Amino acid sequence: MDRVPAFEAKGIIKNFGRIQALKGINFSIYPGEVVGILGDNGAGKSTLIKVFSGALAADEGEMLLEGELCHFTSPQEARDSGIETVYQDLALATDLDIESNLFLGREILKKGWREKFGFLDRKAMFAEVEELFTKLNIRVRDLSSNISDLSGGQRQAVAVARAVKWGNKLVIMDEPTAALGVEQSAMVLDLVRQVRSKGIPVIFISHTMPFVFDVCDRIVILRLGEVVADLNVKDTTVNEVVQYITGSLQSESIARLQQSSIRS
Ligand SMILES: Nc1ncnc2c1ncn2[C@@H]1O[C@H](COP(=O)(O)OP(=O)(O)OP(=O)(O)O)[C@@H](O)[C@H]1O
Repeated sequence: MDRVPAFEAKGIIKNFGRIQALKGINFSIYPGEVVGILGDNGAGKSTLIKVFSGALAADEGEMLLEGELCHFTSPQEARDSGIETVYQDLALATDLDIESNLFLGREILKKGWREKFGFLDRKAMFAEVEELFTKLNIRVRDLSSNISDLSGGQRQAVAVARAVKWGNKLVIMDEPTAALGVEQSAMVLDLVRQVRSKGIPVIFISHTMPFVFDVCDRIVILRLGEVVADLNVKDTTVNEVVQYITGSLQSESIARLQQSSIRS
């Protein structure tokens, strides 16, 4: 494949004391691709996305964004480079309203002399929230609500909407459908498809196999800190994926990985 990956990681190693959480991970994702990262508890998924999103520093390895080396010392630096992450705990300020959460740290200021004094242009921000929520088909009765007044699904939608708004290079979603009902999960999956249709790649971490098969183009499986399989969704089955996750297909996976690296 001679296209440049939107994002690439090479030889990522991360140890916590004696625990080797990541043992040299190679990963790439292309524009407009949704890649699921799967693995059992403790496989290294969260550690890997924390490295990708600047929340943790890798001990070794490098990352490239659109072919350029990148190095993040904080999540803010990753965000400034266009990598947005939806964390399991959502990381929303619950005592603030939707608009404040969407624009936290990126507020629109009033123009003219007021800009100097940091006056916020609430009208402009609210109008953007309205437009974004309409475009994304997110249903919230009162857009001026505080996060604490929203349901779990609506909070999830706000976190995803924020990532969609600002993530112009890569969106990472860690269990975005955890604890959601059927309808709300469908809304989140729809948002993932909308991000993909803009050509922005999405890393989708989930334990829910039907969602992974529904929305992902490719599945990367981690086991004990290593990539054990990299599969096109069209060419695999839930059964096969489960076997890789549990380790019963480990030796075959190595041959498969070698084949896929020859093909690319
Ligand atoms: N801060 C930490 N300190 C020590 N060990 C850690 C830390 N974070 C993760 N680990 C260890 O690193 C390994 C990978 O953990 P990680 O949380 O990345 O796995 P995971 O695949 O996300 O699991 P889960 O699905 O349970 O969230 C585990 O052995 C875990 O105990």
